[in-house]
Amino acid sequence: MKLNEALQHQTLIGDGAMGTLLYSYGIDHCFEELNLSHPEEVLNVHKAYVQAGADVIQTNTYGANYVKLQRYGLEDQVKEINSAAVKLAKQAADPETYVVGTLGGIRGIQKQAVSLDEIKRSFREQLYCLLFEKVDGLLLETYYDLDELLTVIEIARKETYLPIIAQVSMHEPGVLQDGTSLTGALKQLEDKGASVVGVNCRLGPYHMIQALEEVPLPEKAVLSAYPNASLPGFQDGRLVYSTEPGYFQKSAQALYEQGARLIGGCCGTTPEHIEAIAAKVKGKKPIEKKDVPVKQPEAIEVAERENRPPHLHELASEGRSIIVELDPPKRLNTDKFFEGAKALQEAGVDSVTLADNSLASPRISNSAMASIIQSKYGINPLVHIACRDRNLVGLQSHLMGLHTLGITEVLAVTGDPTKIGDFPGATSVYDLSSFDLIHYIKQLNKGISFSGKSLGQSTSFSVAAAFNPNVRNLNRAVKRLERKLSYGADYFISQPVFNQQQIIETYEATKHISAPIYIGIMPLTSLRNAEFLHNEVPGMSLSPDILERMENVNNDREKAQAEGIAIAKSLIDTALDLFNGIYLITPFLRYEMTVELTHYIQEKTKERQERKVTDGIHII
Ligand SMILES: Cc1cc2nc3c(=O)[nH]c(=O)nc-3n(C[C@H](O)[C@H](O)[C@H](O)COP(=O)(O)OP(=O)(O)OC[C@H]3O[C@@H](n4cnc5c(N)ncnc54)[C@H](O)[C@@H]3O)c2cc1C
Ligand code: MET
Ligand SMILES: [Zn+2]
Repeated sequence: MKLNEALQHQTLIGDGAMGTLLYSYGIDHCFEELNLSHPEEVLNVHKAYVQAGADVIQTNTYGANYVKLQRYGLEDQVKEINSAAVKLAKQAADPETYVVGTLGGIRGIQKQAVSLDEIKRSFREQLYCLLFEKVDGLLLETYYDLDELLTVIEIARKETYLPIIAQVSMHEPGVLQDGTSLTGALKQLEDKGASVVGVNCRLGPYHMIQALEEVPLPEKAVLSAYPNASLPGFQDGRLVYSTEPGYFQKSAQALYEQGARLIGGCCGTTPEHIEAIAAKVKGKKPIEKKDVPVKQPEAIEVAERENRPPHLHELASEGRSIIVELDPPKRLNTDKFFEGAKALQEAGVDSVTLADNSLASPRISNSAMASIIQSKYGINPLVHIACRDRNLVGLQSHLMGLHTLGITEVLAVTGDPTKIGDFPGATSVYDLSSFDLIHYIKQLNKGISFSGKSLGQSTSFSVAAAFNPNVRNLNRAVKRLERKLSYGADYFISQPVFNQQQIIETYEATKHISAPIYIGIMPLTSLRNAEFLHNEVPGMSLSPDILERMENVNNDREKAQAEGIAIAKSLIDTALDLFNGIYLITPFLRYEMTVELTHYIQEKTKERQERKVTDGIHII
């Protein structure tokens, strides 16, 4: 009987974990490579599961794809590893055992880390190897990213009529990380052509049963569940799972009652777990009717924005907008910073932006300073958020904190690496890149956490992204900008630009983009400052002409500052014709410089408006 047919009449038992079982024997490297170097170990695991009563066993190929094998330098052995895996599983199988070829998900929470194109290539290669060895079906498991799973099912369905078992993994019971409900996700998998749809890994039986309680029986496909043995514990530096086959057996009965027809185990499970569930549900006639309580989707409160200033992307879309960076101090004396913030507010800037430990050097927390200047001076602060210093937990918590403080303007950057900062030995976290951070902040705007859970309320962040025109290949930087836009960026803020021609080129290269760009202008303070920026700050370059002008006023602080302002003004003259948004960067808390430039921009803008009106009258 074919696998599909068998699933119409009876409950089948899947196998349990391969990876964690091998790990518990002390094996701690690429598990899939063992198909070649230690085939007997893999064979014994398969045999133990068959002996325990598994009807469906899976090849040891969870990570046997180009992308994952590359991490071990084994990417050229995809074919050998997969083909050996199928042979080993078949060798262990009884005549009535089904051997399914496993293809594991690649993406975790980061979408940006591996592109769908790379995933497609890698998946196809592994798929062909498994199909060539004549498996009885395919098991696509541990997919956190629904887009990824839908993409690969489409590929597999074009290549084979064999049963496809498609399983997602959830961080939170009942929802995927993008907030799609489990029911909605399984329906999409079914519609794409999966024969069995279900869940595996990450959660133990308790949460998996809870999640399946809300899932109706699929119309065409059947349900599967491969829970972990338990939630993982952490002991002596290792992940451990509870080993209570009796509890797992009881859970298998509950999964069966929720309509699962293929029940196996994922991480932490052993042949004892499989033996226990086989004793309870193997061969049982599947349930054909299931009542699912009608659940109203939780209403998400929309964040209140009454009496709030317009978002910066709105301002710059409509007309002139000036934002000024004033970075929190590196030392604890804050007087000058607050004086600067007050002066900038009085000068009429639309926002004061606060960097997040730029150049990877610690400063007073920008959210603390932003909150103070907001409440004390009525400033609309823009908080930069670097992915370098906070992991996923810290980032989400930070953003929830900013929302609670009423701070809605943020700039999402990957962040300068720690190697260049005060603590070269510190880790750069980079759980996310700026792309993913933009995406997840926009997810918070829908009231959904990074892991897909409802937050009960939506945030209302306006998300800026960084744009660096100071590169050799401007078109590549523009491509990055377009990708940031596709991840949800509302507008862009550029690195400071130091020559007029570059401002024009930047405009020409970006004029097709509808999102506003705030063009960066930073007044220079001295020759040393200019040389430092030119030679030491990644990506920044000053024109020879500007370096020469600063050299001419070297050793005179006043003159140098005046020359810095004059240079900035001439750059502003060019920028005003081409960009609505101007982003001034205050050097060394010398706010009098950016206040002066703010007034200059305001005057010039006014002159231009008046000229426009006059010109208009002439035309009429
Ligand atoms: C307006 C603005 C504000 C900033 N504020 C901060 C801050 O508060 N804190 C801080 O630490 N840093 C800050 N930075 C610096 C920023 O993190 C780095 O300049 C970074 O390299 C570019 O921005 P990103 O982080 O969005 O990088 P992303 O565009 O996300 O790029 C990530 C990495 O990819 C690489 N990369 C970037 N561009 C290219 C390219 N064209 N081709 C190939 N590879 C590329 C680089 O290695 C980069 O680090 C800011 C930059 C700007 C423009
Ligand atoms: C990381 S989920 C588990 C993958 C695979 N089925 C294994 O048990 O090794
Ligand atoms: Zn698992």
